[in-house]
Amino acid sequence: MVDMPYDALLLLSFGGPERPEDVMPFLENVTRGRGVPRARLESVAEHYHHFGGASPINQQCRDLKAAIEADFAANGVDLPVYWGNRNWHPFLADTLRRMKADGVRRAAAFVTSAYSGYSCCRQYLEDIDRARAEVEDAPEVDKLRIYYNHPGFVEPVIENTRAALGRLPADLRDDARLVFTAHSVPLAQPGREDYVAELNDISALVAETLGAGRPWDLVYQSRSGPPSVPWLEPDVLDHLTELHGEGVRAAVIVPVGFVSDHMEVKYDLDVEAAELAGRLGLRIERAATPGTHPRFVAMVRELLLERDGAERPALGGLGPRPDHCAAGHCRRAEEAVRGRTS
Ligand SMILES: CC1=C(CCC(=O)O)c2cc3nc(cc4[nH]c(cc5[nH]c(cc1n2)c(C)c5CCC(=O)O)c(CCC(=O)O)c4C)C(CCC(=O)O)=C3C
Ligand SMILES: [Fe+2]
Repeated sequence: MVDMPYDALLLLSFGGPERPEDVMPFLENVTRGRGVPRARLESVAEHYHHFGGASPINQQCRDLKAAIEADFAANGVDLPVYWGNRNWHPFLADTLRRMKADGVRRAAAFVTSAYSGYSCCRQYLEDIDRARAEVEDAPEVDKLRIYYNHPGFVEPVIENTRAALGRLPADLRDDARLVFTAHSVPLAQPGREDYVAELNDISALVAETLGAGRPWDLVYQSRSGPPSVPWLEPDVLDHLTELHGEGVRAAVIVPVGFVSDHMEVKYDLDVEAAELAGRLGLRIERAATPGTHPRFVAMVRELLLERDGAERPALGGLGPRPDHCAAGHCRRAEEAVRGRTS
């Protein structure tokens, strides 16, 4: 039996609507105080309506929670697992209330986002602070470290990329370009340099593992915000057009910036990018994200055991990230938050 300073694991995620009437209220929660134009909201609402008004992300969280519970049970970790979201039911504050009622005093939080930076890390810490402030005598919540370079994340990405390459016709496979994608963020977003450095670190590692010398690119997707604000580029759609213009005949798209096949993957890549590639005559395959891959699920337990002194593995060149965000990488977010009005 493992002896841990925690009495629960909290799975903390983004949240998504599951019925058409919830799409707009959800989008308003996501974008409140963030200056996203109405027209952008309306077009993103259409992405959700394309799939019947339901985001896949909540079911993916239920599946991950069940997989973590099974992994804990099989490995002698006797902790309950709870699930709460930033933007939709089950909201984090409601989950904390339930945890408190169940007698939980101190939980470790696993966030469904693998990288540093404001959107990926700091914003979840703010969510925790805000939700705890809503609940009297709320349980303590410690966010587990950033895991983009943990073998439990990297290995499924490599395996899934290899599988996608294998789905290409044999005569296109050797020359296929690897196109790694991540959610774009504003250039001015705190922690953006770390986010980009980490994305480059893992993309280089995955490309190298799949064959030294294979060309690869890191590009961005799902840009939001007003057009006047600069965001990370190039955009995946522009990039595919350019590759085609250079004579590239096939590409594997690797959504390395995401943990599960949620809406940004299912719509922005599987609908939008696939449709563009079809029009261009560029052959593409999309690699699956880690999702509930057993290696990824085991990683959650391993991150938890690190808090009990277990080793802290990291692949690539940047080393394991510290346990506490405040120790460095997106500290400047605090200034940005103070300057915001929401
Ligand atoms: C870095 C990053 C990740 C990866 C890390 C992580 O996974 O957390 C991510 C994930 C996700 N983003 C998601 C959905 C949305 N993101 C939006 C808007 C924005 N994302 C941003 C960044 C990121 N987002 C930013 C800087 C904005 C602008 C507004 C703001 O500054 O906050 C909007 C508003 C409409 C629009 O797209 O404009 C929506 C609906 C979903 C759920 C998908 C589903 O439902 O399946 C997920 C997992
Ligand atoms: Fe987003």
